[in-house]
Amino acid sequence: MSTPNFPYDSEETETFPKESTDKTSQISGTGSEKSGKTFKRSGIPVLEVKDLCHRYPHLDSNALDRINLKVFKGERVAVLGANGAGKSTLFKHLNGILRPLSGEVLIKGEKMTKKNLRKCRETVGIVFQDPDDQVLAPSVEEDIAFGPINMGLPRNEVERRVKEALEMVGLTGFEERAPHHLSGGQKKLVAIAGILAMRPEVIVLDEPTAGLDPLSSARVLELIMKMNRKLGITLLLSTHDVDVVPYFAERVFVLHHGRLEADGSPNEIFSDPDLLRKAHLRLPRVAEVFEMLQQKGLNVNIQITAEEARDEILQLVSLGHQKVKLE
Ligand SMILES: Nc1ncnc2c1ncn2[C@@H]1O[C@H](COP(=O)(O)OP(=O)(O)OP(=O)(O)O)[C@@H](O)[C@H]1O
Repeated sequence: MSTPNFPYDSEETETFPKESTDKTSQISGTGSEKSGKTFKRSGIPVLEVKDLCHRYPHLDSNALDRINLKVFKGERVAVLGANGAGKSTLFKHLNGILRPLSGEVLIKGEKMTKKNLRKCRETVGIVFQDPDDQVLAPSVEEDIAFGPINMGLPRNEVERRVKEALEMVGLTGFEERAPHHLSGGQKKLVAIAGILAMRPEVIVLDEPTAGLDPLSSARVLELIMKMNRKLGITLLLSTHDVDVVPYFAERVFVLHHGRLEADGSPNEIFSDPDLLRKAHLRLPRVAEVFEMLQQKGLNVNIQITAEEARDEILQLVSLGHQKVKLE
């Protein structure tokens, strides 16, 4: 089901003041410079996190440590980080599943509190990493209807939303199917449909392609892009798959040991090997090839997508061709 009923203040967190040791290196983050696209990063952010700290009970260090970030309407943001970096913990705060130890989360400028939690959750939907944590109803239809029913929508509107959401994810005809008889990829799509049916302005997706084969993974990513482009939904997605990031994201947050280490465009992030090494991340495969060519002494620029790589190689080949002709 799409809106698990987690009480905002159910997680026990002791308060303990902590001196600032924040070394966040904020890369300027002006969007995808290479594509020449400029992003509207003014006005009230749809999501804002201020000095957010989280500590799980019985642990002696913070899972999130003074996180500050802003996300603006319509952005597509990838959150990168190694295992245990704090990605899921951060996402749970954005949907009010966890309560901050200190700091705050603001949705469209309004601080998330117990009082406005329902409204915040209608604005920010979350798709969990494991669809079995989310898709719980006996049928696909009932599962997708759960959120809209909880929102108090009339029956005909609920039916309309279920139909639309199923169409959007390409699962029309699956209404009566039992979720536990679906494949992992199909379950993931049902989880996304359940969130879509609530028409949130922001969707956070925790490793949406984890465990999926290449085709299902591409399908999910295509759907996510469609949600952004056609419906204007702001997206935050966590992933370990750095290869997909340049295709999906206009902006990247790098988390490491609960800290926001960087905030920049994919080109900015992937041109900082020290940052990637520190965060236990790697370059996209395409970029690794260019790095190897550079190490061989070739004068090439590191490219991060297949299209950019093709253009760079063609340029290289044509230069070589001219050189041959000149000789
Ligand atoms: N319920 C919990 N209780 C105690 N510690 C937890 C809990 N959930 C996460 N942690 C710890 O908090 C830290 C951050 O975990 P989190 O799941 O947010 O990382 P992540 O970046 O999402 O990792 P992954 O990529 O492996 O999913 C880790 O050290 C983890 O062990």
